[in-house]
Order: sequence, then structure tokens, then C-alpha cells
Amino acid sequence: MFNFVVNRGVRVASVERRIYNTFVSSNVPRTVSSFATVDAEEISGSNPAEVLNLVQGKWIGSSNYNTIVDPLNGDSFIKVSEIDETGIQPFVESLSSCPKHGVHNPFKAPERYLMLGDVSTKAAHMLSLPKVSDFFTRLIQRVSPKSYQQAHAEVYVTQKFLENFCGDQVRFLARSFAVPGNHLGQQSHGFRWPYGPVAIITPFNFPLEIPVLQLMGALYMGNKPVLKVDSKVSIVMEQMLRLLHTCGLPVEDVDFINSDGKTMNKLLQEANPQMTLFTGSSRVAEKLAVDLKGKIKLEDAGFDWKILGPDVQQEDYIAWVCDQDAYACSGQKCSAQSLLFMHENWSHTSFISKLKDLAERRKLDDLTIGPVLTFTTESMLEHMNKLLEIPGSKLLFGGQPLKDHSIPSIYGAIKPTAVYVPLEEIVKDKNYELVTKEIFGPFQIITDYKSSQLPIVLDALERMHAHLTAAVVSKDPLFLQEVIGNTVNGTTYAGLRARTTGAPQNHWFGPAGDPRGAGIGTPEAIKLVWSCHREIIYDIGPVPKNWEVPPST
Ligand SMILES: NC(=O)c1ccc[n+]([C@@H]2O[C@H](COP(=O)([O-])OP(=O)(O)OC[C@H]3O[C@@H](n4cnc5c(N)ncnc54)[C@H](O)[C@@H]3O)[C@@H](O)[C@H]2O)c1
Repeated sequence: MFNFVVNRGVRVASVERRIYNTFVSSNVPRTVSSFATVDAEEISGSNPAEVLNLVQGKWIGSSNYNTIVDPLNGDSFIKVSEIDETGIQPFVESLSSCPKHGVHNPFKAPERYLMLGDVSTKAAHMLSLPKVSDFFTRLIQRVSPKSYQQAHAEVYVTQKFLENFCGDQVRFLARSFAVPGNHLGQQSHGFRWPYGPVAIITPFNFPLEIPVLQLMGALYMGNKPVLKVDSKVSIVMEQMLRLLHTCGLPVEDVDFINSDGKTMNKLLQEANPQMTLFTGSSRVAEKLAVDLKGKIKLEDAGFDWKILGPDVQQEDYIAWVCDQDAYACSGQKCSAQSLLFMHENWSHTSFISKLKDLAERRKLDDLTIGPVLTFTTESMLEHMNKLLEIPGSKLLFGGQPLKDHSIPSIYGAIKPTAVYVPLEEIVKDKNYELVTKEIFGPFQIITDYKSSQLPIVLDALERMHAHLTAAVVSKDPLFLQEVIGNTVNGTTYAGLRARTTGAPQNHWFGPAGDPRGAGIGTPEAIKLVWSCHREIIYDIGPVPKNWEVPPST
């Protein structure tokens, strides 16, 4: 009997597999060559890749090329065809052709919810194929150098996100609700409504994950997006759009533009999208918020902090998490640990020397440390030197340029660095701004505090302007409660294993404390960013018998 059950289980599983394989082979392209126009390994100065734009369903070039240099050796290895201000008209027209009620909504073309579920199923499957996953991992590494594991994590999160929105899950995002009315025939229904024409602007550091997650969210809810990714890395998303097309995404559904910031700014002002999602620096975020009259949601700068509570334990583990949080991807995660508050109990342990050892293991060979794309070596060292002028501050480790490399001088290359600054100095007005400046590289500030100084730590956190990620490392529930209850960061990890980085598809990631704050990843994030509430109040009658015109009110 037992045998029979087992055999039957095997048979059923193999039948299911056959059905699945038939489905997959007839519906989904299986190889990189079915969509890709470049070979991640072969791109070089002598064999440069070209990146195109997509508008009104057509891939187009331009006469204006932005030449991207290989961040590891300075070779001109990618030619991005960029649209300048004279070329934006087709993009403006394409966006303007989409009405405010969107491409689909619960009352219009609902079959598109299912179509996008199918596209997600096929695209998730494609990303699960080792060859395809390796292709994107290597392509990410070529333009935004990070270790294979870190680049692969980006592909994996994107795959899992797409798996989350297979089948009927897209239409469930647009789930409505109803409330009985005041009289017969009246009922109010709440719907998730698209914005229609929308724009998505994303930075260089997550070339696949951020644009795909936001783009699919925008599409799922019925919007027509124009997407702009930082030209340094836009080759990744160009290839991903080609993959999505082979998985059934209609070519007219998304426009893709390569341009400088100024041209994009002009496009936004002329096309006037109903909503723009901006991920990037606070400087550009604030400018766009004004230019677009507030029709924007923001994922902006992170100056992310971690507090080690008074209970010292698991030193090795916590030092390892701190090293990953501060220095993985060479500190170029918006969630990277920028400021570590360490209870004095930790100062009496070998925690800092453990952190130093871990940071010093990182090497350029495997990209566990690598080029910094928005700060030069000089600017990071200059910042460090200014910090070292603060009384009581000292260099804990790092603080030197990387050696023996060919990273071009427009980019930065420094060893993982930590500077100690005393808490009393951090909170002084004359130092605070300098200490809390986001350095998008392998750089962190470390300080210590006594239990009696926790209110000063909390005050320092209150004064920050960006509230993205945070971590409170402790097993003491009362300590966790006090810190969480007195802070606002949108993605806060709490407990022994707390980290600042980690933006998987299974939890919300985004800032809090700002009504313009966006989120990424989860159904809640998609609904909040990419749809608005619409209420339809059905009032179909009947009018009561013997109704008479009442006195005016
Ligand atoms: N909160 C998040 O989820 C998140 C995620 C990743 C990065 N970031 C932040 O991004 C920053 C790093 O990226 P960066 O330095 O490349 O950012 P950036 O603001 O310079 O650029 C981001 C994007 O905006 C475009 N852009 C620039 N000026 C523009 C304008 N006037 N109009 C329209 N678009 C314009 C750029 O071309 C790029 O595509 C860091 O501050 C980091 O913390 C935040």
C-alpha cells in the first residue's frame, strides 16, 4: 500500500511535470538568444554594445550617443543612444495618448489583468533558467560592479517578485470592496484606479530590481509608463524589456527613454504624467517635487543607522552583518549602514577589530569591494579628512585608495572605511550636517553611547531628513520598544539579527514620515504607489412610493 502511494505520487508528479514542460516549451522562450541582443561577457572597448530607446512600440536610435566607460578599466564599452530635448516629442505624444482612466481598470479591458499575470509567469520562469539568470547577473556586474552573489540576489528577488504576481494575483491587486448604503438600491464600492500616463525614474545601483519591480507594479494597476534608467546601467533594463516582450508584454505598453536628467525633466514637464515615481538622490527628488507640483512619489536618499543595544552577544555574527550592511556592493545600497551607534558595552569587546578584519577581507578580484560610481576617491577622502578634524574623532580602519587597479578616475576606489566620531560632537549644530551627509560608497561613521545617553541618540535620529532603513540590534524587548516607538524609518529591522540592508520581494521597502514616500515590492507598495482610490456609489432606486418634493434645506 505504502509502495503504491509512493509510486502513484511519483506518477502524478511526472505527469504534472510533462504538462508543465509542454506549457513552458510551447509558450516560453528558453534561451538567452531568444531575446538578448548582447553577450554580457563579450562587451568591450573593441566590441561595444549599443542601447536603444523604445517608443510607441518601436525601438529607435538617435544621433546622440552617450559613451559609457567600463567601471573596471575605463574602456568605452557601451554606446547609449540618448534622446535630447529636440527628440522628446514622440515620447510626449505616446504618454499623452493614454487617458487618465488608464489602459485598463475594473470597468475596462479587465482581461489585461490576466494577460499581465501570464507575462509574469513566463518572465519568472525565464529568470529561473540558469543561463538567463547568469546572463543578467553578469550584465549587472559589468555596469554596476558588485560580487556575483550580490548581483545574483538582484535577479533572484526579481524572479520571486514576478512569481508572486502570476495567475490571478494581478487582478487581486485591484480587489474592490462594497458597503451597504442608506436606502434600497444604494451601495458604495471602493476601487483601485490607475493614474493613466505615469513616469518611472531609477538610479544606477540596482539596474534590474528597482526598474522591474516598479515597472510591473505600474503596469499591473493599469498605467502606461515611460521608464528612464540611469544611462550608466540602462543596458540591463533594455535587455529585460526584450525578455518581457518575448513573454507576451505588448510592445506599446511601455516607453523606454535614455537621456540626461535635464531632458527627462523637460519631458516630464511637457508630457505632464499623472504620477511620477522617482528613485534617486534627495537633491533631484526635491527639484522634481516642485517642478511636478507634487504629483510624485519618492524613494530618495538613505542615511541609514543601526543601534547596538546594551546586551552584548553573538559578536561574530553581528560584526558580519555590520560588514555586509556597510560594505557589500561597495556601500552603494540606499539601505547601506551609514551610522553605527554602539552601546559602550560593545566598546569593551573585540567587536571593532572583528569588523575591521571582515572589512579587510574584501577584494577587488571578486568585486566584494569595487568602484564607486557617484563619488571620486578624492571627494570621499576629503570628506573623511573633514570628519577627522572634529575633536575626538579617529580613523578606525580603511581611509586609503584601493591599490593596483585600472578603475577610471571619474569613479571612486577606496578601502572599506570607518571613522569614529564622539556622540557629543555628532549632535553639535556645526558638525551634524557633515556627519550625516550620505556618502554613497564603502564608508561609515561609528560612535558609542552610554545608557543615559539614549535620549541624545534618539534626538540625533529625529533630526535626520531621510528615514529609509534602520536596525535595532538587541534581544531586550523593552529596549526595542523604546527605540522603535521614538523613531520613524520606513523599513526597520529589530532583534538580534537586525540589518539595514535587504530589500526582498516579501516585505515593504521604502521611507516613512513623508507623505510623498513610495514603497517597492509588496502588494501594499504596488497599490499605494500605482493606484488611487475611486468610490462608485450605486444609487439605482427605486424612489419611494408617494415621494414628494421636501422643503428646501
Ligand atoms: N530609497 C530608495 O529606494 C533608493 C534606492 C536606490 C538609490 N537611492 C538613492 O539614490 C542615490 C544614488 O543614485 P544617483 O546618485 O544616481 O541619483 P540621481 O538622483 O543622481 O539619479 C537618479 C536618476 O534620476 C535621473 N535624473 C537626474 N536629474 C534628473 C532630473 N532633473 N529630472 C529627471 N531625472 C533626473 C538620473 O539620470 C537617474 O536616472 C542615493 O542617494 C541613494 O540613496 C534610493
